[in-house]
Amino acid sequence: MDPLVSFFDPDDCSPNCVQQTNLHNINQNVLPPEPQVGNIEYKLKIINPSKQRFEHLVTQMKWRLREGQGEAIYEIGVEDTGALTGLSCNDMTASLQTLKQMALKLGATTTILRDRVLENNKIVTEVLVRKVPDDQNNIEIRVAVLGNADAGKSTLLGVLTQGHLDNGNGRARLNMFRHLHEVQSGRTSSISHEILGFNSQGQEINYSYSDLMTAEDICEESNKLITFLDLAGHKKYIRTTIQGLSGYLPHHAMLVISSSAGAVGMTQEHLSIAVALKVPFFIVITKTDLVSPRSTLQSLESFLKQVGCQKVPLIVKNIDDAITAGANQLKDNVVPIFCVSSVTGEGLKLLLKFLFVLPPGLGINERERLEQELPEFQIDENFRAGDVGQIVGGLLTKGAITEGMHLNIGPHKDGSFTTVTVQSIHRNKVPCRMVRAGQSAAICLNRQIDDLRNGMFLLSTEDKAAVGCFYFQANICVLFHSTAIYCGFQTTVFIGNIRQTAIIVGIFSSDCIHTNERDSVLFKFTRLPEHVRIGQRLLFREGRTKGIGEITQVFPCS
Ligand SMILES: Nc1nc2c(ncn2[C@@H]2O[C@H](COP(=O)(O)OP(=O)(O)OP(=O)(O)O)[C@@H](O)[C@H]2O)c(=O)[nH]1
Repeated sequence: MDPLVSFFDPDDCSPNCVQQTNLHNINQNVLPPEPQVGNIEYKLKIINPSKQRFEHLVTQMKWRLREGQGEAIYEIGVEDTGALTGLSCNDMTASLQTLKQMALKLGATTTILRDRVLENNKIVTEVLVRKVPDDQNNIEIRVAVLGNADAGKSTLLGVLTQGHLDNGNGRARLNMFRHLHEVQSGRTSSISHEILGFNSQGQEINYSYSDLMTAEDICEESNKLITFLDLAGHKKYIRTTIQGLSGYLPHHAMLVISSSAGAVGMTQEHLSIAVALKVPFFIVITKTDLVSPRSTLQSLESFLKQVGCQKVPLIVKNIDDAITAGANQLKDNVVPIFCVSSVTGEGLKLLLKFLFVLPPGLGINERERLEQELPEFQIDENFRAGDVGQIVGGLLTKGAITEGMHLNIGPHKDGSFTTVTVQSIHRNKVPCRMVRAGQSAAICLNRQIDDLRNGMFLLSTEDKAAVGCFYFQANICVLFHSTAIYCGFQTTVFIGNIRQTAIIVGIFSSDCIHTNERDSVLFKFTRLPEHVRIGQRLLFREGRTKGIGEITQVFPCS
């Protein structure tokens, strides 16, 4: 890909263009005080430490890396209070050398993200330290791609993952489609997964990295891997889109908006689903070669308010902004916005930098807690492969699964589960012995399952909740209905990767529920029993009617 320049002329983004967070506050001579927890560490200088001090620094780095699931950010030349004191050139070189040695001791790499020269001519340097956990090939981040039909999602993914610019007529998206009718109509209806890797120095590893690159090569060469879920933009495929967002537990959502069409059609609907499911998101305005993004940017603030999120847009104008936005140094209420063209390549460099530093989702405590629970593997794909037998693909939401483990699979039509054995495990097409909470994998089972379907689970044989249910109770909030919801209302319900029609058979405190009202209701699945749990979030949608909720009671099949 050609070297790309920042698209924005600073004058073009004057404060009246769109109200945005003042990044200069963040980039000025003070940072917030050093966080006690998390993966960010400040060091004023680290020169010639004693052996004991060096060991202490290494232990501390190990801890910061664990906090960031393999990634830590070091700010050198910064006091614990956050004051940017800076170092002379020589002191900085010596400190970076020590940092490198510390990282080396842990088998980690260091990458300088940026240098800042202060008014006193001293330097502050930000360094990304990365260590891929021993049981993983790389650090993986799942990004769901949302946006209206024709916004340019598949094209943007094509450009990022194939490494070649588009011609404005759909050349880049051709590689992204799975089904023939999509090639013909140019629309994405199934969920396709595309990968983009980065090596430790931040260089993209995609299909253009060298001749004959395969997905396996990309996984092998990268120490950070972004898995994009390209969700369909057309209204017709909204169910697939919701299922992708709800079932694949993406760490981030990328909302693509065309600067020629603006935030139209399904854009608002997609964003409100991401907000309801609490998926953090960022926005990419594409096709800036056709139309200036100015008016789309102007409408974004009110657009964000409409979907009920109190977020402030931040236009990413330079590498510094991209790093600040990606390295989790912004407040939660800030939405980074990139303006790009998949045809000229403008702005893509900033987006790539942002993706390179984007942190993995869960904090270490949450992840460890999940890993200690009994395994729960949700089945999103299933196929039989010749002699190998039955393979199920999906996401492990809790616990850990190892080869040879006995697990229960179900629910079958009568709500029961039956026992299977794990023959082998593959992650990103590479065999591995173990899969942990938060990771996706393909698992080969010892026998064929006749009524196997997506939405089933593999659960621990000790899990008492391994049973299906037709009935469950939930506290719901109706986000929209043209009149009111009564008993007998039939709707598609999305719970994790489960998607099935259900009927509301009981409303607890009144006869009906209007828009913006809440109530506790009893749902009944119409076709098959499903495995659901108390506390799970749900989404329902039928025509223009939609709502969200949380499961409060489950009535297992007896
Ligand atoms: N000029 C220009 N055209 C673009 C750009 N990005 C995409 N396009 C064109 O816009 C059209 C639609 O792009 P797609 O990537 O298929 O749109 P999509 O959002 O994936 O659409 P769905 O799959 O239906 O959800 C294609 O003809 C692309 O060539 C861009 O940055 N500039």
